[in-house]
Amino acid sequence: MEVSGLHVSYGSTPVLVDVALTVPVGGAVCVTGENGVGKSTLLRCVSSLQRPDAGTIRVLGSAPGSTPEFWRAVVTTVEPPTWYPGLTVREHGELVCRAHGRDPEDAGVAEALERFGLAGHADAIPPSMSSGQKQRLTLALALLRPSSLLILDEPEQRLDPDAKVMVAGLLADYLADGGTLLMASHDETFAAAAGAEPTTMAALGETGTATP
Ligand SMILES: Nc1ncnc2c1ncn2[C@@H]1O[C@H](COP(=O)(O)OP(=O)(O)OP(=O)(O)O)[C@@H](O)[C@H]1O
Repeated sequence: MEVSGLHVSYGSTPVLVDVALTVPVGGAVCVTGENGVGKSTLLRCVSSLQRPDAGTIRVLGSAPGSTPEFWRAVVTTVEPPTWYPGLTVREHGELVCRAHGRDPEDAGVAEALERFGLAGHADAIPPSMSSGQKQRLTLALALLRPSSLLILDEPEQRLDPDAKVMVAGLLADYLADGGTLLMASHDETFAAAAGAEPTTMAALGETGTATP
């Protein structure tokens, strides 16, 4: 992932000013910085969910979001997930596997729900679960499907301490298997356990004058 000269303003307020970032294949970077400094804005831009005012972004060799291959390779949890009406937690896992050409049993949907502490909620619908359980499901689904790049916005958010340790371990496994990771986080211990190199927004470029 290569980002250079990235500029984003909201109205007359600059948030990202000449931001640059490189994440090599197999690398892992955790962007840190205070609330409102522009971490999510950066992640939205590299996920193609937001168009910057200026700058160049290349992800896996092309502009983000421009090809079906991008969406096959990239998982992003920058935007809150949309749940399919009437589908249970288990069915969400099965759907994600089938959409990516994997047999749900072979892909280990049941094991993933067990690992994420969701086995007892397999027949529930996601909107009925707690915010931490929904976050667990979001991450379980992100890791169930094949990908080569994860873009995660504060994956540790709303997780209890044990779940943080478990997710950090899974991210470390993802990297050991050759995956690439870009995330934003306020939890340096979590980022280190996942194996991500911390970098502040300030180190990537000027950040704007936006206040939290
Ligand atoms: N759609 C928008 N319209 C106007 N201002 C916005 C919009 N999205 C973000 N901002 C502002 O841009 C700044 C950066 O927001 P962003 O969400 O990127 O920060 P962040 O570093 O991810 O913050 P946090 O740590 O709280 O998640 C904030 O001041 C925010 O209020």
